[in-house]
Amino acid sequence: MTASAAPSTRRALDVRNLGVRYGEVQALDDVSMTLDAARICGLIGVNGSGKSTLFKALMGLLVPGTGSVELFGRSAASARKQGLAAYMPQAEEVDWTFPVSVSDVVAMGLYGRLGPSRRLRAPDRAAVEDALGRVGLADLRRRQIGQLSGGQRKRVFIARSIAQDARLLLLDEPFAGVDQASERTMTALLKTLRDEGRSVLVSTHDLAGVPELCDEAVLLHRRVLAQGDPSLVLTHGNLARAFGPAPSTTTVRSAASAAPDGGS
Ligand SMILES: Nc1ncnc2c1ncn2[C@@H]1O[C@H](COP(=O)(O)OP(=O)(O)OP(=O)(O)O)[C@@H](O)[C@H]1O
Repeated sequence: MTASAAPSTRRALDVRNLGVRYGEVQALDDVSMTLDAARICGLIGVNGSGKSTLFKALMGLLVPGTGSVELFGRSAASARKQGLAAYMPQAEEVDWTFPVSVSDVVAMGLYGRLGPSRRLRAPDRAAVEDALGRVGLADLRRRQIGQLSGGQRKRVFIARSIAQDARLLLLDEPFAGVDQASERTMTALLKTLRDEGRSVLVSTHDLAGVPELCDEAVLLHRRVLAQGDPSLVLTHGNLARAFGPAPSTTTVRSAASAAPDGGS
């Protein structure tokens, strides 16, 4: 499969001075970041630091108060319409009781290019099958989406983005509620997709997994506190600024001790 409109720039993402408010709440303030094609970026921050808000702004699902968002040199809305970006929301935001099968959900990635009838032709069905095979869900293709495990549900969304041939995957907490074996499988898959030229922005609370998965990281706390190589971002100093002065979780300690400053 090839994207219906091949992106013309190596820059997948260009966010400039983005500000988003919900009434009195300033969720994002002067956020600027970039992501090049064929890179995986980890988005790190405490609950409420603005990660989901950033994803929604990148998908054009909310209108920023200030600043701008470009995906492959296009507006967020235009990139979404062209199928350049695919979004996996947090699991709580999805209605898993909806009466659709696994392969129906994966086929939704093709809707943008199918026209109003949404009738799948042979190549479209092949794209769906290929995507299901790549995430190891071919045997479950007819199952109702709510009858999958947490990890399988995440893989369905990744399959949908593969069928769509999205060039940028926006994944909000794909490892939440996923066991270590599934996380390893998904990490390997995301790196393969990266090696094919796709970009991935992935929010995660598994800080210890960031150096293995991510080429770069952004530490968010309404503003960008740090961005760059994970080993330079996940220092004790930066993590204390993002998570508070006495981070006590194992994941925070292990991520920081993996940093070259020894977490100092
Ligand atoms: N629809 C909304 N209306 C009002 N405030 C909101 C809304 N959505 C988010 N917020 C607020 O905006 C801020 C950022 O929320 P957001 O969901 O983007 O954070 P997050 O980093 O994704 O958090 P989590 O890790 O818990 O998912 C928080 O203070 C949150 O309470």
